[in-house]
Amino acid sequence: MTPIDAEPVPLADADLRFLPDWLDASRADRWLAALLAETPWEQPQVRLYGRSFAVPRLVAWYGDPEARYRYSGLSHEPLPWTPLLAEIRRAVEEAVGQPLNGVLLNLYRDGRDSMGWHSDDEAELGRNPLIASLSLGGARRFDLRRAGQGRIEHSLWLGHGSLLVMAGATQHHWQHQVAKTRRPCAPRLNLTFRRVHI
Ligand SMILES: O=C(O)CCC(=O)C(=O)O
Ligand SMILES: [Fe+2]
Repeated sequence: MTPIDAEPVPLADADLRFLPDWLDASRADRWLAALLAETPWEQPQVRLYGRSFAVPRLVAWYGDPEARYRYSGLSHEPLPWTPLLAEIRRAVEEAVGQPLNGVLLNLYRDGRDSMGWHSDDEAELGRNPLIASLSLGGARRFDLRRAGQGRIEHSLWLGHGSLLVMAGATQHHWQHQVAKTRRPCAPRLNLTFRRVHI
């Protein structure tokens, strides 16, 4: 089953499709172990109110040479695709039926690592970006709220081997986060495949 056929998440003004068991466990285990071993993680600093903070997670950006991308207020040159990331990209492209030229890897080492509220609405992603998010490792809760509103309207548990596809107008109307948690949780590696317009 491709995400196009997957059960849509019932949220107005959004196009979200979720496949909790996209990958079989053995492939998910293999990909997680290999990515943990091979990724040159960085922890970028962001400036906020004149002070510098380390983002609360580790990141790496891979892509085609022209796929420069801004995150955490910084512009990043992509690392070249590794054989494994090229294999994962092919599988994700086949599932979503679209070419994708970059991937942001986020490593949440434990429940203290997080990603604050945001929309993936950078200009270089185009008007209605498709973002395919593959999760490996410990499950974390992914929350959605209307842009600028306080109330969480929907949450999904993004577990090992799951694929969440955000498309259409989702990023115009909705923000998402991965909140910190006190619950013990295993390291989680999330890959968001994107198409950077050049
Ligand atoms: O870790 C996640 O599930 C979310 C990642 C995310 O929102 C992003 O990379 O833009
Ligand atoms: Fe995001």
